[in-house]
Amino acid sequence: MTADDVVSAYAAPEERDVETSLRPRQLDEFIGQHRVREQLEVLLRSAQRRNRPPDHILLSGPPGLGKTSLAMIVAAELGSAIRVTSGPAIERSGDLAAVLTTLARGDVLFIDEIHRIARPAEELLYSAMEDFRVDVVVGKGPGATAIPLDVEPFTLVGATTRSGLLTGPLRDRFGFVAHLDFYGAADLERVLDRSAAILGVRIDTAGAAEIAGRSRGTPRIANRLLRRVRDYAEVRADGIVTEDIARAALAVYEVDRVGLDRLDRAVLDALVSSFGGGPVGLSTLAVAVGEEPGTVEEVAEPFLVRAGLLARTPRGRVATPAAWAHLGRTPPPGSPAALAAGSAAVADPSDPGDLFGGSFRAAP
Ligand SMILES: Nc1ncnc2c1ncn2[C@@H]1O[C@H](COP(=O)(O)OP(=O)(O)OP(=O)(O)O)[C@@H](O)[C@H]1O
Repeated sequence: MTADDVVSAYAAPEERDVETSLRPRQLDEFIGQHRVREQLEVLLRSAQRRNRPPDHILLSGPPGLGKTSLAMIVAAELGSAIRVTSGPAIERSGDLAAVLTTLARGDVLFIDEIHRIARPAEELLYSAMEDFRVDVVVGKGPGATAIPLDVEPFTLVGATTRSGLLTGPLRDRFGFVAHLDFYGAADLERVLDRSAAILGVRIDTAGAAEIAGRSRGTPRIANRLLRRVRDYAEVRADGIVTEDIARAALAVYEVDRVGLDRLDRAVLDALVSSFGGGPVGLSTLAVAVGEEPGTVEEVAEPFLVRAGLLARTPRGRVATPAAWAHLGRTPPPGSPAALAAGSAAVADPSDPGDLFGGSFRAAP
């Protein structure tokens, strides 16, 4: 992982061990997402009372918000074993049949990125989910025969970052569907306090607030920034994470006060400085920042749009009034941003906390 990836919501392979050590293990350790937690608790407890595996569970939401953690928690709360696989790993229906037919009664099967499962395997999943039965086809062509095999009652937990890509028949077979939302600053501070305690890092309230505000509403990013700030605190100070240390450390990693990284700021800066705030086409904008259009569109823009800093319009990309304010610039009279600021749909463009609405504020 490079410094440029420090606010990526995806896990780097080398982060797996530390992520595992920071995972909440029980529902009551899982911070935030109150409604989902409450619903899951009722689902799990009622299944236990009836001594039956709970309905299949679909968890959707952006990366790094806790879907894998929740899947593990479901198994732990049920006292069940969990088998873990992912959509891309199941290339042939035989791969899935091999997993399904070796499940024990009550096991949890977790399929990450379930929207990427191959179609024949998905069709096999339908009957497994509904009737706890699979037809395994042996042989090819006219001589092929389907052998029905029983599957022990199990609970499938599917996770997806792209629930819109799930087919209707698959989605309909989940009895419980939950969407995870980005976390507010207070919940991220609690995530940071918990992680700091596990990692043996001393952190004060203002230090946690400073990191939370730059974490893009995502626990995975909060935990990663905590580790980078801890390193800085150990090398440059006395090891304690304070507000000043967090600020200085995250300046080194070029993560600004609302969580923008170097590329995000370069895009906004080009939009404002070179194109008067837009509208400008994606490919022109990409040339201006020296990146591929796909990188600008898929890496930088999603967060800039979510943060209310950039708008995608039919005529091209436009910097919002909040973007101008974030860069400390004033939009020229008559520009789209000046007109939008005049009609004041934005709460207070001088306050970056307002970029995210109440639930996702930058640290004060
Ligand atoms: N609610 C939470 N409370 C405490 N820690 C959390 C919470 N949610 C996520 N985390 C932390 O964030 C990290 C990432 O979580 P997790 O792997 O469960 O996310 P994910 O949604 O499955 O991501 P992906 O879609 O990339 O697989 C974990 O190490 C965990 O410590």
